[in-house]
Amino acid sequence: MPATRLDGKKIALEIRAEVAKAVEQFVAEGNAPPKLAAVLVGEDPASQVYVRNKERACEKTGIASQLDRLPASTSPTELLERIDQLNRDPSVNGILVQLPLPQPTGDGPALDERAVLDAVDPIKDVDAFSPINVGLLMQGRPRFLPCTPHGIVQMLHRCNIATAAKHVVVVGRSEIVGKPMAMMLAQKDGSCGPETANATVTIAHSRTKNLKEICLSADILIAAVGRPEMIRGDMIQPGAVVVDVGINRVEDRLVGDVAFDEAAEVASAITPVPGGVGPLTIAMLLHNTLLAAKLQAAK
Ligand SMILES: Nc1nc(=O)c2c([nH]1)NC[C@@H]1CN(c3ccc(C(=O)N[C@@H](CCC(=O)O)C(=O)O)cc3)C=[N+]21
Repeated sequence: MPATRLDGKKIALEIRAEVAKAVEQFVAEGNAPPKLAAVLVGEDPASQVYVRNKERACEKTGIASQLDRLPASTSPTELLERIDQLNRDPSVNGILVQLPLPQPTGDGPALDERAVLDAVDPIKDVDAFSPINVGLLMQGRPRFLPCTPHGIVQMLHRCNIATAAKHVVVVGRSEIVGKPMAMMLAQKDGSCGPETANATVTIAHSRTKNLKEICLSADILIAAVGRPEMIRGDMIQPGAVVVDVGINRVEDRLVGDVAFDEAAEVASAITPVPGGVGPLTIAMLLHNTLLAAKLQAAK
């Protein structure tokens, strides 16, 4: 029996409607609409598309947004200065510095991604990339949850896919997806999302020995390696749930980290690319922007 498609786009629209309603309520209580400031350095075409999509999503949710476009030649000092201004601007609730930052132009100094992310005020850190927010998550008392793993948690929950006592294999150990995803699913209680915890989690990656055997033991397989179609059908346990986080551009086509057609013959449920995890990431960014506004209003 072919796998059920987990429709991330549809779930994202549900979440966005919920956030829009909560924003309306927040404003009705006398608050200014939440505001997201996105910083885009350079002209990476994929980043331009993402940032535009985020702005459009904000607009439809009643969230204000502003976009700072800085040239690829921006110096580290200038960028840090700009972030500092946004940190101090009381009208800005959330700050997102679009990644990746561009390579240095000419012989100027490189922009240090870590230093830039560290500069964002943790209470405006809607990506949850700052060490404070990562630390709070590790300790099971998160403030902001990182958008992509949180979107996946929400999707599993809303599709009635329980994680308790399941073996989840996360392929990929990035700071943005793999690492926090693993922590969130292994949490003891519901601190990272409703009924989505208590999994037994294995983190695998490009240097894992016996990757195929480990993947075959997964009840839930989360692919976040950034290698097009690396997870093949013969690496999936029959009936497993497959979540594909990969967004790879191959000859003008978007493909995931999972070979979709092969995987869909074996899995019980699978996320498509596009229309799977990507839209959920944006929905959770909106959620975090409202949360940021609420935290700041309460201060
Ligand atoms: N500071 C920062 N935060 C991020 O969250 C961040 C980032 N930088 N840099 C880039 C990655 C990537 N990312 C995506 C979000 C949505 C889609 C998405 O909605 N994708 C659509 C397709 C979009 C298309 O056609 O290209 C889909 O999968 O259906 C994709 C990718 C957020 N990122």
